[in-house]
Amino acid sequence: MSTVRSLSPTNINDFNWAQLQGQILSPGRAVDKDGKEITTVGFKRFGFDSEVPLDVLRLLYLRAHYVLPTTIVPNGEISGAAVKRSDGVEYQSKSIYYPETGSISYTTLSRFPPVKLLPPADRKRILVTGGAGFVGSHLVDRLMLLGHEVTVLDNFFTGSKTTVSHWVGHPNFEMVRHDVVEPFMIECDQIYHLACPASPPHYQFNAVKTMKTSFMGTLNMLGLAKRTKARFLISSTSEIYGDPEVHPQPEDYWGNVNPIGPRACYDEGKRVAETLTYGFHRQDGVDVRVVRIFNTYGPRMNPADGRVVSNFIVQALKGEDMTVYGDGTQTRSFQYIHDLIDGMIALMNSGETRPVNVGNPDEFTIGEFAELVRDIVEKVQDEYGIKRTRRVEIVYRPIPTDDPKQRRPDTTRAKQTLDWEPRWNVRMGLEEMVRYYKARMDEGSL
Ligand SMILES: O=c1ccn([C@@H]2O[C@H](COP(=O)(O)OP(=O)(O)O[C@H]3OC[C@@H](O)[C@H](O)[C@H]3O)[C@@H](O)[C@H]2O)c(=O)[nH]1
Repeated sequence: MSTVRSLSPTNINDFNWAQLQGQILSPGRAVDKDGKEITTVGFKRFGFDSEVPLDVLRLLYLRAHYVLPTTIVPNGEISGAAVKRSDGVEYQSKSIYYPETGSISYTTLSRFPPVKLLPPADRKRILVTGGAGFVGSHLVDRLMLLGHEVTVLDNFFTGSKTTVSHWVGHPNFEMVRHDVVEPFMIECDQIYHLACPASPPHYQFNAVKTMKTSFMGTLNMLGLAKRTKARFLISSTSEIYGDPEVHPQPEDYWGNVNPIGPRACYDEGKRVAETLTYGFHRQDGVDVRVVRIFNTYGPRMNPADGRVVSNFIVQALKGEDMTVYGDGTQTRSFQYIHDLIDGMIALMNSGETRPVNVGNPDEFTIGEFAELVRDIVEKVQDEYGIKRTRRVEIVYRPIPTDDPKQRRPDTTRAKQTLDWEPRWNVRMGLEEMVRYYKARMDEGSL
């Protein structure tokens, strides 16, 4: 009766998305900037192997979150019809959605995704603060699949438990509700310190708390790194360059930040966090890494977080007008989440202690970008045969105070010291993200 296929570690690489066409969503073939198919992300570098098949990662973020009650048969197995709605693998969630009441009955996964079996000497104990956030959850997926022991610390202010719920209960995984402004003790080998709201509306929501998180959170985690001798990586940001007068921005540019403007809580917060990091490095010999992350997008980005990529896609999918702030001539460069995770893991395991920009140098005006997103959303809607009543319009709204006029990373250092370059072109990444949001809309969770 049940046609649930089993997925063993030996056949995980053979998983065939083509069989799923029209069932959940087809993620499409991903090709890199040179037109070569992307089948894996990550790479072996600096003695650390971060490579995993792309399809395995996609199973984690593109999977359906539940099945419908009519598909459950008395013995608790899922019938063939349910398999059609699911991703067809044994570790698919069997949470059930009841459309009449709009409620969900949650369950854990029936089987965890296979993770690498590493010898104890290679298995690292890794702490990820902010591990339930957008970037954190993708990092956690990668580290878990690679076979490491991962502890997530999150206060769930902007992160969500659902981003990593597929790992809850796994013996290599632990999730702790904790705010990094309070000290935390754990034995670990590496700390990825990501905890901090990152979207402008979120970090401005409580400027004092953002400053406190940046300073005290980083102080606490550096103290932990000092005590445990763990290697410490902090996620800094392109925002430390402020409204830059040097373009593109290399790491040795000191920036142009308004210290009292509405963005200062984040910009100055991250600047002081970097200062603290190098203080501990020089005074106490803490082994530090600083990644300056440029605008990044991808599945699991909170659709309501107010950043431009999520806003534009959600607006276009819902048939609402797309809001460009200002005249749309300000520029940004957008990198796909998998490229960022590749860069962060490479940096953590490299010997580079100086700050490193990780971003995609392809630069767009926000006006151009709105048109690109609209085209991609229309393409995906056409594929699914969705009829539009009208073409969404691009409308203009006031520009936020201190909004940087231009931004593009100089990635020379990442290339030279990490042998890292972005692989995903913006079109490919956007298409995958549109499909992800569309699936969430179909589920009713967007
Ligand atoms: O609906 C929108 C949202 C945003 N925008 C504009 O799009 C541009 C990008 O805005 P976002 O909010 O996505 O991101 P910003 O570049 O302002 O800040 C980001 O910088 C780098 C990261 O560290 C952070 O994630 C975030 O602070 C801005 O010029 C903004 O004004 C719109 O035109 N319309």
